[in-house]
Amino acid sequence: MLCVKQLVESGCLTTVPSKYVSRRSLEYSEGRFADQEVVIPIIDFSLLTCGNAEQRSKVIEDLGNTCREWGFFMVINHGVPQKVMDDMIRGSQGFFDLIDEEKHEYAGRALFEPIRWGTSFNATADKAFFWRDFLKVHVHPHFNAPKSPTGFSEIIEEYCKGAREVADQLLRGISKSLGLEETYIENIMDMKSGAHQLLVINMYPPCPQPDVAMGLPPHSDHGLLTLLTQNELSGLQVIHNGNWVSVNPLPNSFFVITGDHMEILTNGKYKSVVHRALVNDKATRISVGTAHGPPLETVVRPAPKLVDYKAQQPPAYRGIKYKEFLELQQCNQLNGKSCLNRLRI
Ligand SMILES: O=C(O)CCC(=O)C(=O)O
Ligand SMILES: [Fe+2]
Repeated sequence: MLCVKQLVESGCLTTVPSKYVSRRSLEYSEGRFADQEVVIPIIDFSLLTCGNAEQRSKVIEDLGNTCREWGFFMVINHGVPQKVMDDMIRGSQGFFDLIDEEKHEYAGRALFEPIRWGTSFNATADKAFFWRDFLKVHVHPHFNAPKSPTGFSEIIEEYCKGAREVADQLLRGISKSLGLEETYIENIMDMKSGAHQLLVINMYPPCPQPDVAMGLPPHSDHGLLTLLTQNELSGLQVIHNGNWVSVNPLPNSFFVITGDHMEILTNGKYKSVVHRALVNDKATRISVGTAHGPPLETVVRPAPKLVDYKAQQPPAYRGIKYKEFLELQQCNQLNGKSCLNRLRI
């Protein structure tokens, strides 16, 4: 397998090889091309966890409005130390910089293998390759991490634990914002018995023709919430009101995206958000995401308390095991909300 990093380092590329030419960004939903300057909502996490009753209820209300109207937001004052965030980016760079023999141990692995290193999305099925290499690690409920570089495993453990705590509290706030008990989502999703957390590290090397290749095509994420952080380079765009919005996160913040399982669980009240990653010709971009979902065996369906036959809010999605949804996504093209669309009733 030739990863993008090797390709870029193997010679002086002036054009993108044809298998990386991707027009998918232009194919996806006509009219969604304007790149809008918008102010992205900010959630102050410290008010959610330590604020007084009034601050807490205000931030929960903001969280609800943000999930309903945007589906993405920045989280500040989240309690994960800046050093841990920085070390995670540095450690990720260190992993991709390892000699290939060390990474090959994780190459060509199947979806539920603990650690997978690869390129594109599904290099055996993708019509056009994406300009990204990845490392994916199942970090919870069973912790895994690559052996090298030295110290990376400890960094992953600390970072992912921090991200999990943030996600757990956000889910409690979201639960309340829906008029439910704080622990309703975690109970109904059986999160205590082993919430699933997947770490996805993306590396997008500099690309000689950033307009014709895609880092990641428009897609929505599986899971309830994705927490993202990145190095200093931007490239992430999200759809808001039919337009692409470029994301330039505040330093030391998490950028949070609601996933397909949030949309299923809330019976469409909070929708997952389509996003994509563009590439640049200047330098390597790295993003680190953690996808937070229920245990793999949990069947995710609209929460009974959010279904109301009398009020004409019948279940809008059929239930599916979290694990099966992941399989469905992996064996299809990454394409907008195509997997979720299959579950609509
Ligand atoms: O690179 C990014 O900022 C986004 C990555 C992403 O969407 C993903 O890993 O699912
Ligand atoms: Fe994503």
